[in-house]
Amino acid sequence: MTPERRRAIWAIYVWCRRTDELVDGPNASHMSALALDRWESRLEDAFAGRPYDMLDAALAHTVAAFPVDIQPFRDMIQGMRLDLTKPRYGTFDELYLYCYYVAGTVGLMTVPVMGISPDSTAATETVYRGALALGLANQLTNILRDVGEDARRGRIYLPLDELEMAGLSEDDIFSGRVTDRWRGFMRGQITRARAFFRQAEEGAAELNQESRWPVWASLLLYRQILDEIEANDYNNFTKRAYVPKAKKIVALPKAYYRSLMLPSSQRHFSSLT
Ligand SMILES: CC(C)=CCC/C(C)=C/CC/C(C)=C/CC/C(C)=C/[C@@H]1[C@@H](COP(=O)(O)OP(=O)(O)O)[C@]1(C)CC/C=C(\C)CC/C=C(\C)CCC=C(C)C
Ligand SMILES: Nc1ncnc2c1ncn2[C@@H]1O[C@H](COP(=O)(O)OP(=O)(O)OP(=O)(O)O)[C@@H](O)[C@H]1O
Ligand SMILES: [Mn+2]
Repeated sequence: MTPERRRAIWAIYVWCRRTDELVDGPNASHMSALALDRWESRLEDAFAGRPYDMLDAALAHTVAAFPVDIQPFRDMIQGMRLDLTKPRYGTFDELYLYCYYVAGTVGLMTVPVMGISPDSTAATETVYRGALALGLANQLTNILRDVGEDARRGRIYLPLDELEMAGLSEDDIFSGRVTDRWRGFMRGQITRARAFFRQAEEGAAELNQESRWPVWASLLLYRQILDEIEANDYNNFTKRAYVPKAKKIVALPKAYYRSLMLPSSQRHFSSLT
């Protein structure tokens, strides 16, 4: 990316990371709804050009330099509120909303920084839909990778109705045995995550040339975690799926190659792979 964009993405990343640390970090047990409310008014101040510390100042600078909207930032804080209060998701609709709050929002925050290609003929909406899809796909992948880890914290980020349809109960998650029912359930969840990655590709192709490589890289790298879950025979209870360094390195030139391609040939490429 250009140095200006790189710094702006960094400032947004830091804000997201700090927001996540509020509910996941070492002080998480002292977190309350009140503290999240305070974090939100601090966000409003940063957007109004009144940063509270240096890291907020980087965000204030970013939102002054790029047409970034505050709403996805508010929504991410809302996702953290859910994390404090909601331990179960009854349906995929409920889970989708959570994934929008904590991850789809990242796509909406970053598109105004990365910019849309001047050669793009796609509707702006297509680009945002793709950005949203990349956030959702990443979060769904994160959830599928961490089923065991989350269960040990008493949390299940899987649609309970779909578990039930697969003949699985909450206890099956807590006991963590890889059965054929579990494999079948996981296959369906992985297929859905891949569909969101596929939709993200359509948006990524429309971004500014200078911004495409990092986005393609993050897409290709994170999506491979799904392949690794399969390679682990769906044991995401006691094994953490990860992409080995050699595979990561191989993905970078692939991402670069795809970042050079025009949207029309992207579609052709997608239909071949
Ligand atoms: C058109 C098009 C395709 C544009 C690209 C849009 C784009 C760059 C989308 C990026 C989406 C993205 C990186 C989403 C992150 C999803 C994620 C994993 C969120 C995590 C939430 C909390 O989950 P959980 O608590 O279950 O996870 P942990 O156990 O804590 O890991 C997050 C941790 C929320 C906070 C999110 C971040 C820290 C990531 C922010 C990243 C950026 C701002 C950089 C994005 C830029 C590029 C170039 C990839
Ligand atoms: N918008 C931003 N996003 C992220 N980090 C930033 C941002 N603005 C500044 N920084 C960080 O603060 C440091 C000091 O900022 P400053 O604007 O003085 O830039 P600099 O590195 O001195 O470069 P230059 O003088 O060319 O602007 C930067 O090096 C960078 O690490
Ligand atoms: Mn987290």
